[in-house]
Amino acid sequence: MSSPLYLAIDTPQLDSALALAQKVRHHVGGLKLGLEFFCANGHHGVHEMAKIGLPIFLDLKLHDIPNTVAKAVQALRPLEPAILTVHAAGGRAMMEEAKAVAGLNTKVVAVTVLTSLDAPDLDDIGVGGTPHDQVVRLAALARQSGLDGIVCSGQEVKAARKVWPGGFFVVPGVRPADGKAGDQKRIVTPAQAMGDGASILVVGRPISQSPDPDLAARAIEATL
Ligand SMILES: O=C(O)c1cc(=O)[nH]c(=O)n1[C@@H]1O[C@H](COP(=O)(O)O)[C@@H](O)[C@H]1O
Repeated sequence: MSSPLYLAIDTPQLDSALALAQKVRHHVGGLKLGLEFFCANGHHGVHEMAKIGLPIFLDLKLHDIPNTVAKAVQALRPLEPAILTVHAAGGRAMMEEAKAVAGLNTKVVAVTVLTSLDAPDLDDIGVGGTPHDQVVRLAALARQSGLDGIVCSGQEVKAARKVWPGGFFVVPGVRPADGKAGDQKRIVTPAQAMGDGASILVVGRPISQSPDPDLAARAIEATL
C-alpha cells in the first residue's frame, strides 16, 4: 500500500522542487503542489513534477463565484491531478459545479478551517463558534455538495469522520512531537491524525527544511 504521507512542495523554483521530490520519492505517497509553485511554473511545472511518477495533489484552494471556479477547474482538467482543493466557504453551488466539471479521476476536496487559524482568528472574520463546530458544519456541506472529502486539522478529523464515515480526509499542519509549529495553530502529531481518521497527511517544512529530507520522511513514516 502506498504511504499516506504527501509532501508539500512549497517553493516557486522548479529545479529545487524536482530535487526535493527525487530525494524523498520512495518514502512519500504523493506530491502536493501549491499556489507559489503553480503561480511560478504553471502547467509546465506540474507536468515536470508528474514525471517523477507520484500522484499530484494540486492545492490551489479555489474560492470564487461558481462560474469562475468551474471554468478554472475545467482549465486544470488536462493536468489530471489526483486531488484538487476548493474552499468550502465558497458555498454549495460553487462546490457542486467544481465537482461536476472535474475529471473522473480527480478527488475534489474542500478546505474547511485553515490550520493556521484558531478561535480568536475565526472571531476576527465574523465566524462565531469554535474551529471544531465550523469544520463539522462545512464537512456536512461538502458532503451534500457531492465532493470527495475535506481538508481539516487533526484536532477535528475524528468529529468530521463521524458525520462523514466514507469521506476522504486530508490533514495538514501535522508535526512530529518535537517539531516547530511555525505559523500552524491547530497541530497534532502524524500518528494521532492517522489514528483519528485522516486519509492522507500533508507535511511540508518538517521534511523540506530538514538537513536530510529523506531521513525526516522515513522517521515520520515509522511513527504511523
Ligand atoms: O490545503 C492544504 O494543504 C492546507 C490547508 C490548511 O488548512 N493548512 C495547511 O497548512 N495546508 C497546506 O499544508 C502545507 C503545510 O506545510 P507545513 O506547515 O510546512 O507542514 C502547506 O502547503 C499549506 O498550504
